[in-house]
Amino acid sequence: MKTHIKIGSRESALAVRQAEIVKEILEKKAPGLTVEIITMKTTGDRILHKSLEKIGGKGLFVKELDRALLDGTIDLAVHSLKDMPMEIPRDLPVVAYTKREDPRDALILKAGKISLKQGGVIGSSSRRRSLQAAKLYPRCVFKNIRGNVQTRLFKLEHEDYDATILALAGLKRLGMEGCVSRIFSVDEMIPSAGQGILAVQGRKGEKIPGVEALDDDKSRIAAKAERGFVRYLDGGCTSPVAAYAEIAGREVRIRGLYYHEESGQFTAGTISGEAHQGEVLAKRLAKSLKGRF
Ligand SMILES: NCc1[nH]cc(CCC(=O)O)c1CC(=O)O
Repeated sequence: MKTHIKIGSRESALAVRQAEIVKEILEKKAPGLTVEIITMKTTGDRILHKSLEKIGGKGLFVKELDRALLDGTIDLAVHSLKDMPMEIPRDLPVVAYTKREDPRDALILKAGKISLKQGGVIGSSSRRRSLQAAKLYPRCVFKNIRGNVQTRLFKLEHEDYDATILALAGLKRLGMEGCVSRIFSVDEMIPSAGQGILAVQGRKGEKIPGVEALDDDKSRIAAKAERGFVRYLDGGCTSPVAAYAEIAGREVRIRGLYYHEESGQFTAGTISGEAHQGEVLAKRLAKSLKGRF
């Protein structure tokens, strides 16, 4: 077995921090193993001026890392699960779903701004967030904002925005949760499928020491259920669907959000049952939400 491995990551501070988290666990659980982090720019990181949906979606953040795994430049790739496309190459499976960081979304107000009650401009490129936040802040307007966490926080202070919404998981990993003004409950704002979970991708059939220790049962069940919900509804394209699965003992409770393009309305619901049935339950929920229109 290998005693030195390379982890591939995107270049953003958050991506690198996430790769470091995986490196720390591997080195702790597999004594003697050394881990190196190799960063690379993906097409999605390069093209910032266009909407993701127009340039080809989530695949743009993983293509380069997939290639590096295939040609042996790296041995593992670390991704935010929520950024991974629905279709993952057969020979590059997810070998571990890490223990979930806080899955909730958070509001960050521009310095000096006290409230959004009287209105304001919320920077978000996520229709999932905008739709749900519009119910909470009916007087606000939404404006696209793109870039990594740091870029967005910079734009918040220097451009025409009063607030932005980010995943608490990313802010916590970066030690930046101090900027948060409000944390939305998972009912107020259903998180994106996979939010807070890291997906560790490897080569099929290859064993890397320590990887089993990275895998978390609850995260794996949640990942399957949440992604099952999304896959049933739109195959992971651009619709603002959202799903969050909470596991307690043998039970799973899944919240889902479905957006109906024609009417511009969304609806949310929950389903509970046995955790090992998560994916089936998620699809049942998806079907019933869709049936409401
Ligand atoms: N699309 C960027 C992205 N991908 C994953 C996270 C947060 C970390 C996570 O979900 O584990 C973020 C930042 C954000 O949405 O605020």
